[in-house]
Amino acid sequence: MTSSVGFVGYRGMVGSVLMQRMLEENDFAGIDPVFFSTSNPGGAAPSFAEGAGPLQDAHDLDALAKLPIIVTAQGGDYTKAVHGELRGRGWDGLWIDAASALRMNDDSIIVLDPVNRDVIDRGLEAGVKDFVGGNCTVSCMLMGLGGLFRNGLVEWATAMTYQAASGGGARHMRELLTQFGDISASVAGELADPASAILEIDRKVLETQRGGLDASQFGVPLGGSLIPWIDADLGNGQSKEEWKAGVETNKILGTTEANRITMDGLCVRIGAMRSHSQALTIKLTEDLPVEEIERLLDADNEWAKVIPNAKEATMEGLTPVAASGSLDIPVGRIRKLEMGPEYISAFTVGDQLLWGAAEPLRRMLAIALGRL
Ligand SMILES: NC(=O)C1=CN([C@@H]2O[C@H](COP(=O)(O)OP(=O)(O)OC[C@H]3O[C@@H](n4cnc5c(N)ncnc54)[C@H](OP(=O)(O)O)[C@@H]3O)[C@@H](O)[C@H]2O)C=CC1
Ligand SMILES: N[C@@H](CC(=O)OP(=O)(O)O)C(=O)O
Repeated sequence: MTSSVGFVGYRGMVGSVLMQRMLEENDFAGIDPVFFSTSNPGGAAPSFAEGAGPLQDAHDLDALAKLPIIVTAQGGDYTKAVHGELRGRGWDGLWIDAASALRMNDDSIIVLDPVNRDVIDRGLEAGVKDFVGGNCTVSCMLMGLGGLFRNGLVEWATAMTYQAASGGGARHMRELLTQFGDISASVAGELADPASAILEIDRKVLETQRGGLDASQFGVPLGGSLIPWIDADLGNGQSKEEWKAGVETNKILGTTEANRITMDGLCVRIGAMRSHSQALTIKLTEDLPVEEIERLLDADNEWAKVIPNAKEATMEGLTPVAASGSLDIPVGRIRKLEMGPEYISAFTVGDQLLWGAAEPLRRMLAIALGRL
């Protein structure tokens, strides 16, 4: 049987990765896709979707309400503008969303099925209709460290993140690359001369960073620097990105107040392209041997890949360059810390456009259609 599915935001960065993954997995077979646009209703459907009709107006509630399932990667403003009105009219289809707007609502589920398939299945049975992808950092962290979190082995954890430019959006990635280019160009002559003084190069680079770069997206230069604040200022010293780590981790895992995992940290933007990294300190609930920890992590899901805690393997396999474009989530640097036998370190990296954004949505659609 063919199911009609509406896609909003299919041409954005997250939406494009979603479309790419759906094509790779032949997910459009048996789907009658309806594509929506906020900017070009009436335009041609994407070329990969043979036979799909023209683009529909993404704000046309009548057109949206005809569909049993809507998948959106259009953004939180769109969700806020449309979702409530659609539900207010009595639409009871499934809403699958990349944006954070509905994530913490009591009647929504954060989807990350290798970690919380039980929560998703119970939700579907109970009639939950809103399924939202998690924050990219949280989803990548739980994919890598699910073997500890899902087995009740984490008393508390702190994540210090190294988040890629893609988390800000496509324009942020372009800005980063432009900055790198402009910085390099500002010292091109000196770089070409092996005898030039490095401190003079450094001085000129700093001068460019402080006054000669377009930083309109990030606000301050990211190329050759970092920004230790991501998302809104909650006014209590915590950034919204840091707050999400605690609330979303617990919501995804379905913990109760009694077994809630304390999770907090610092979120930092760095000059990587599309993979988020994070260094974790974890207090375990018991003293487990490192080999057992590694076994649990590797066995938890088919994408978590333990990298041996050795220099060569780490440099080869535990970087944004190694992880980008892959569904694998490498996790390494696992060792006992000086603080005591229950304290471990771990480092994980994940492509934030795949497990951090598009893949959980793609899989949720497959679950809703009974294919996964
Ligand atoms: N970026 C990220 O890392 C993550 C983002 N998300 C969420 O996903 C949502 C979308 O993010 P993202 O994909 O980065 O947003 P984009 O800005 O890439 O795309 C959003 C929309 O912008 C419109 N648009 C305007 N100009 C262009 C253009 N030149 N190329 C492509 N699209 C264009 C499109 O709408 P139209 O076709 O209607 O014109 C598109 O659907 C956000 O809510 C975000 O919170 C979630 C997890 C991670
Ligand atoms: N805030 C994330 C990206 C993102 O879209 O997160 P969320 O889906 O929670 O809004 C980042 O900047 O890296």
